[in-house]
Amino acid sequence: MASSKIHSNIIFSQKVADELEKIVRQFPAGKVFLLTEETPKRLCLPLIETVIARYQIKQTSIAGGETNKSIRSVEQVWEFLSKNGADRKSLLINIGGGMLTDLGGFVASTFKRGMAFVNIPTTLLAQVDASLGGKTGINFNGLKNEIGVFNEPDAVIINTNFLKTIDHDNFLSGYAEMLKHGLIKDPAHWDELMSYDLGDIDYEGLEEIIAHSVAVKDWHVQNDLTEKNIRKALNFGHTVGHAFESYALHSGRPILHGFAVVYGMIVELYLSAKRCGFSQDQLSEISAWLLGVYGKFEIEKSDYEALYELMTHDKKNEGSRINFTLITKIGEVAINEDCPKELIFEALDYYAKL
Ligand SMILES: NC(=O)c1ccc[n+]([C@@H]2O[C@H](COP(=O)([O-])OP(=O)(O)OC[C@H]3O[C@@H](n4cnc5c(N)ncnc54)[C@H](O)[C@@H]3O)[C@@H](O)[C@H]2O)c1
Ligand SMILES: O=C(O)C(=O)C[C@@H](O)[C@H](O)[C@H](O)COP(=O)(O)O
Ligand SMILES: [Zn+2]
Repeated sequence: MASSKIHSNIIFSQKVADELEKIVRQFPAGKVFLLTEETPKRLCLPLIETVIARYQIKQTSIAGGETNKSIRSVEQVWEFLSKNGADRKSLLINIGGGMLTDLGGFVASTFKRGMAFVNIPTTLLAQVDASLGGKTGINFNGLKNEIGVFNEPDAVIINTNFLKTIDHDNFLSGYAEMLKHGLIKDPAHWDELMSYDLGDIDYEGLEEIIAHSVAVKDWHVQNDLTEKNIRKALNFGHTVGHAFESYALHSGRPILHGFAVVYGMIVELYLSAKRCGFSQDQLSEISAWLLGVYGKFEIEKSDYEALYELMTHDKKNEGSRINFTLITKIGEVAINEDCPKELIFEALDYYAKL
């Protein structure tokens, strides 16, 4: 997959202020707003402070963390926009990680039925995945992304310099979605990720690898924005992963999204071996590699029913079928693979005993 195929509104630039200014200029004075959260406010806003000052951009900030990807935060931002005269010709700039860009995209898509928005992703996960492709939304009722809309950002500005301050676990969390991209579509990307030195991060070489990941994400979005078909590939690892993530959060031992996706991918690779001929040897090798890097979220048999119940809420399901995206071999997927409860429990057993 070549990075040249990436959609033209996804901009890679080390000069984020210049790129942002080109966009902001197109909006009426006083109609540009900015949303961020605590950490990117402190670490990333200084890079665009000239634009903020020159165009008198009004800003607001929400509390960070997955529990704040909530309707309460959305209300807070709607209120800010309403009080400050935002209208349909306005622009919202979302600057932060995936929590912030998911929520900010949803706010912009729903305020007065939709205003323009630009994402400036500041974590690896947001740069390779969350800020792109128009899945916006919030968590609700203990379920991931339960409320949301598909609506693509008007632009995404990716500056890899922001990544120098993210901690190692959050780096790994984003790396998990890159690994997913390699597994579903791009064996060469998978190979480059396998040989990348996670112990000594080369920030210079990162932009090229990120571009390969972005190309995989963008290809699926361009071909199937509303996830009727091939976009389901991007959800590999998430049927089980989201169940792990929600379960972990509500049992008081939260895990990062990418870690949950890794554990979900292991379970779903087991299903892939059972149902789609994925190589048993590769299943063992990849499971061991992933657990070596990501550690393990321990589960017991007594957790399976609760995890299964969470999987019944997955958005790919049809009727009573739990529909998985599985892998036939590295780079190829099979979508709409429904698996019975017994097989899902067998796959959870495989994971639990690793
Ligand atoms: N919409 C999509 O397609 C999509 C895809 C993947 C994940 N997601 C969602 O994205 C969210 C996870 O995103 P995330 O991993 O970016 O989480 P996050 O936004 O919570 O950011 C992770 C942490 O990094 C901090 N941070 C942000 N920028 C930083 C910087 N430059 N330096 C240091 N720290 C920084 C944040 O304050 C936070 O503590 C989840 O809610 C997940 O469901 C959405
Ligand atoms: O872009 C997509 O499509 C994805 O599924 C990407 C996922 O990495 C991401 O976590 C997404 O938010 C999951 O969406 P959901 O529809 O399962 O809530
Ligand atoms: Zn994800």
